[in-house]
Amino acid sequence: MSWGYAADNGPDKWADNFPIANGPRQSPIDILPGASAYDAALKPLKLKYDPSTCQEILNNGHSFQVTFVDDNDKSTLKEGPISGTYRLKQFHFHWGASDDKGSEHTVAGTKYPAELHLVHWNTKYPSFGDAASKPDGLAVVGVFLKIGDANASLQKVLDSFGAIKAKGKQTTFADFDPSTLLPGCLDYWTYDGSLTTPPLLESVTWIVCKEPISVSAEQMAKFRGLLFSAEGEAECCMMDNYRPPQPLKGRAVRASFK
Ligand SMILES: CC[C@H](CNC(=O)c1ccc(S(N)(=O)=O)cc1)c1ccc2[nH]ccc2c1
Ligand SMILES: [Zn+2]
Repeated sequence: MSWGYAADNGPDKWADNFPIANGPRQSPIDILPGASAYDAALKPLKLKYDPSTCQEILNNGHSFQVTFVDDNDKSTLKEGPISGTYRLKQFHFHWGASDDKGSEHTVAGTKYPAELHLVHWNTKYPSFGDAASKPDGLAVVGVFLKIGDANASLQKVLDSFGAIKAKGKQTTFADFDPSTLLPGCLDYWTYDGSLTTPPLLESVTWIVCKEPISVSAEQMAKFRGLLFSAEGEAECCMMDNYRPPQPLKGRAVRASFK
């Protein structure tokens, strides 16, 4: 049986097949603003996204993701806590069964209803797959979602859900600019961590934005209309696809802001 988020294959069982689940730099974590040190050396994030690199949207059975063409430097992340150039590969979300939970990172114990992850890989390596196994291989920008006004940019993504309801479904998704999903203020916390799903590789520089973006309750309900299950299988609604916070194990969390 493959990993998932149910009682028999969820986060508490992942260490059985992926022992790194108990490793020294696992993600997500609970971010304690009071314990994170402002680092004046941290630069502002330099995000440059070209909508023409947007390729498709797919339901991979764990979340849905929007995938980008990454054979050029049209959509990149630079500066911030990283050095060099990281290319945007995909973005996806994690969310709850109700609005009181769903984010992976938490802030002094506060859970948000969802969390966006923009996944980038270090171009010093030949490919995403290669970078994913290196300690400085990936950089993921995390953005919290909070219930409020409907998000017009997000609505474009939700409008394609009809074509990707079941696991394994995908459809073309073009000309979308992911920077429209970023908050106005790009203050962030940063720490060394991992993928939050198996194989849980410890290759991620996490960059978590302090400011959330808005999503309406109706829009959040649409996320929960997707399925973990494939066509022809018993329908299982996609929700609670988040890993809870993991031990900090002595890591420093730095803040780009005072
Ligand atoms: C190397 C892992 C990769 C699949 N996983 C991911 O790309 C991924 C990306 C981001 C996050 S998060 N939530 O931390 O932002 C979690 C997982 C991946 C890629 C190709 C593969 N071929 C066979 C297996 C396999 C796994
Ligand atoms: Zn994620």
